[in-house]
Amino acid sequence: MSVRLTSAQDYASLLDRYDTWMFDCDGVLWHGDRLIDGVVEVLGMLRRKNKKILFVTNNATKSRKSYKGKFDQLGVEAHVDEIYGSAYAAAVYLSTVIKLPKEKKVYVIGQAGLEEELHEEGIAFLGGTDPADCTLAPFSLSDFTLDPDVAAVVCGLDTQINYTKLSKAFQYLTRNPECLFIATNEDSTYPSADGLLPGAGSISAPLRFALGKDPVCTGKPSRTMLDCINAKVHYNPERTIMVGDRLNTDILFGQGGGLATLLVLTGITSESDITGPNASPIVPDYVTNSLADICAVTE
Ligand SMILES: C[C@H](OP(=O)(O)O)C(=O)O
Ligand SMILES: [Mg+2]
Repeated sequence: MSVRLTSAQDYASLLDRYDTWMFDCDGVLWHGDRLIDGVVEVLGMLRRKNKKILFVTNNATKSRKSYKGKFDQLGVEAHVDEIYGSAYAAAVYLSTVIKLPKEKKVYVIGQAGLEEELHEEGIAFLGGTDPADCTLAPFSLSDFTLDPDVAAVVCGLDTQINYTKLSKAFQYLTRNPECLFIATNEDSTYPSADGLLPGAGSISAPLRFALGKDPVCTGKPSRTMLDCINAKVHYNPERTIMVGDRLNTDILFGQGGGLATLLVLTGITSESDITGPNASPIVPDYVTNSLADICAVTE
């Protein structure tokens, strides 16, 4: 059963109890480029209380560095080494877990952030934002030459998804049985500033259906994302809380890492998802309406 936080005392005891605060981004800090009210104040208070702050996002459209630019633009203090995105997790997974040989390449369905993280890890790639693949022209196999060095397909949110990209990825994944199928994240939807949109999981879904197999997911709730954090940051899981808006990514991620979990209702999850006859079996430790509620605590 979740504890529903309501009073200043509730929030004060949460602040006393946890030293490290991991924040999901979309739906918790912002919707698209629109900051959620109270976020700057709460993060400022946590920093004044010397809490360790990490940002853990499944959004693979930006690299850690370009996320730092977004934080700066929105006036939110953040440092690159506090930011962990699913593009970074996918690139690190390929470089340090798979140990992709230097001569091998990745076919990308995704945007600049994913390409930047692959580049940072020294991984060659094709597809992605290449104009030749960002086309609505008919795809013809007779015009396609398979690159024999492609050893993995990585699929993230791609707002320029098209039949050419899906067809090329499908060729790499069917003609080479060794080719890895990796998804940065499988969020079904994405909470933009103006409402819900299809998420990365809805971009890889056509490939899952056509191939009849699921990708390895490197974003939340997978352990890979936590392994990336654990490799860089020292924290005590027992005094760490994961704050998220999506039950099957953020809350499962926190639970998988032995962290406490706080669900906020400013993003994907609504009251009816956690109460009543159809309540989800994924039960966060704490629930509150918005991150801003923590402002109730007087310093
Ligand atoms: C992709 C995005 O990621 P988040 O920042 O919420 O993990 C989402 O909500 O779908
Ligand atoms: Mg979210």
